[in-house]
Amino acid sequence: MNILDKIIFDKQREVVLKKSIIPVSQLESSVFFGRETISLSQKLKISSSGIIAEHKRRSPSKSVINHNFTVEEVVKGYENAGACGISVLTDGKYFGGSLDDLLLARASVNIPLLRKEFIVDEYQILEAKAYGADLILLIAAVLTREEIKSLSEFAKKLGLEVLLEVHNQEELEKSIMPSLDMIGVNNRNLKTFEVSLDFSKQLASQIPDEFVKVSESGISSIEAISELRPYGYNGFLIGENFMKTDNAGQAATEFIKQLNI
Ligand SMILES: O=C(O)c1ccccc1NCC(=O)[C@H](O)[C@H](O)COP(=O)(O)O
Repeated sequence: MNILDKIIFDKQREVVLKKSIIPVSQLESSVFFGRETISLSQKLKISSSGIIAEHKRRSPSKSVINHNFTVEEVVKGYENAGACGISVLTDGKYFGGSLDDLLLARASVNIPLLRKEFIVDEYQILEAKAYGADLILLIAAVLTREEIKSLSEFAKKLGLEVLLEVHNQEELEKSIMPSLDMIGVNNRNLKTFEVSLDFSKQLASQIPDEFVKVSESGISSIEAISELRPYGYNGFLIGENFMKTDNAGQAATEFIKQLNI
């Protein structure tokens, strides 16, 4: 089993357990359930920076990144820095995140929030809405075309945008459908952890123009953004590069300031 298989195996069991503890009716009674969501794709289309900054305490590829900040400090820092949106990892076992992180982030900022999760079931999309997300991630590597269709349509009915993540041509070809808003190319192979911006460069021309293009992972310099923009990318998802510093918000501020010059 590779790491992605392990994560999905654990996630499926976690969802079964959570469903037995918290009924859908309880999620639907959350104060955030009826909240009008904010569009990340629209913000990315007009933004000069396109940064989606991530709250990420640890990861399978890097182990501990940073446990020293509160989620509020990080997300407020990102919002003040001018990030277009914030990705909040909610997986506990592998990333040290939680749905409470998402809730605290929602209570702290007014920019789009991505529930960064390994989504395998509609129940997790209901959770995303109940805990204040504006969009969800679907990972093509772990879903069939039919699952991507039904999960993305379900998310859209709840007013959530959908970022579909791919890593190669096969995943992209099976996934293209109208119920997606953004297509993200992950520069990290989630099975081997190899990271290269070439994955974004190679797939860009095959992503239809109606989808906002996002490049994800392994981005740590202004030069990387300058290299990716000509390929049509409007969004850049950055986690570790900010989170590994003593002040994630300050690191994002300095990064975004250089992009806006
Ligand atoms: O980051 C990992 O090690 C990882 C391993 C297995 C599955 C997913 C993983 N990361 C999720 C992400 O997509 C990244 O957190 C995100 O794109 C930001 O990447 P980075 O800027 O390199 O922290």
